[in-house]
Amino acid sequence: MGFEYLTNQIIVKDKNYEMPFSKGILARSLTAAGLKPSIAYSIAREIEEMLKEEGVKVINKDELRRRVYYYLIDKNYCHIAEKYLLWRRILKKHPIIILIGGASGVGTSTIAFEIASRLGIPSVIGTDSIREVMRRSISKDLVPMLYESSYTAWKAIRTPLPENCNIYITGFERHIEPVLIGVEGIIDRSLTEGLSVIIEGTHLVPGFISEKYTTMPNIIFIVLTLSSEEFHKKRFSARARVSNRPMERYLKHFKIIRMINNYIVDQAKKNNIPVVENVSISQTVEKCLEIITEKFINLDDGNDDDF
Ligand SMILES: Nc1ncnc2c1ncn2[C@@H]1O[C@H](COP(=O)(O)OP(=O)(O)OP(=O)(O)O)[C@@H](O)[C@H]1O
Ligand SMILES: O=C(O)[C@@H](CO)OP(=O)(O)O
Repeated sequence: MGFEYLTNQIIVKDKNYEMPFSKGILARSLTAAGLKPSIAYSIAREIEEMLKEEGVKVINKDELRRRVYYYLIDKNYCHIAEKYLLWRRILKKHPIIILIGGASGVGTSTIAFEIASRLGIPSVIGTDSIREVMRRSISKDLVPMLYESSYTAWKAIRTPLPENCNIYITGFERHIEPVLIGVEGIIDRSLTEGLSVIIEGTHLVPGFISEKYTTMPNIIFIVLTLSSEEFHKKRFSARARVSNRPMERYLKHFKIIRMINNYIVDQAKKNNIPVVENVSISQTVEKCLEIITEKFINLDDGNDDDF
């Protein structure tokens, strides 16, 4: 028995599943195309009302996309309509992989989830989770840095370093290397399965991920930063209010976290990876979506008949 027997809502059907029409889901994909959230939500509501007035009970996704597209054109949102369709086409035909790096606390997970929600990408993987898996497969004796945090990894260095070497950055580099093995494994798997994914976290550092991946047309890498130390500090207290991560730990190591932030930004500049200031969530997401759209526009074959 399908949903249509259980609810008076319109049912949206895809090849493999069906679900009740959601104004929220439609509104999010409209914001990805550049509409303000409040306008996106009213348009989603208008489209739902229009379909209900027409007596539509079930609609397949391609037809819904076509209806949304022409509704936007009708309302003079031609540019938004094109972008909306562009994203639907790209995600339908190509797995895309978005890598979002940045020092602890700059907001990689927050921004990754926002982007995923707007683009309808079902999977966000944090490098902290990948690190946890790698910890189960590599012994502490072999790579003690892996068992530390990014900003305490230097404590596990046992061999003497050259004189001018920055011990904090060396510790960080040794900490991220094994995690990147897991990251590359997830990228390979996503490409094989044809699934889009966003990977986020402090372990994604430009110059450390093999060029084989960073030069692929369907993989994009963005680095987030916070130039203001004051804002960065406040993020740890904001997070501590809603999670089990005590701000004291991060404030205690704040100088090293800032060093790591500057290092990641330098690496991004050296490797031509875009760097985005994460001051306001909405502006950061908009900027990231602009960068992502510009990169993936080339994947689109421009076949307008394809909804
Ligand atoms: N643009 C922003 N404006 C205000 N607060 C933000 C913004 N981005 C993130 N935050 C908040 O800052 C805190 C830290 O963000 P988040 O947990 O996403 O950082 P992170 O980079 O993933 O850190 P880590 O790598 O340590 O997990 C959270 O409380 C989050 O809600
Ligand atoms: O290593 C780090 O920088 C952070 C990243 O989230 O993890 P934790 O503080 O939990 O070790």
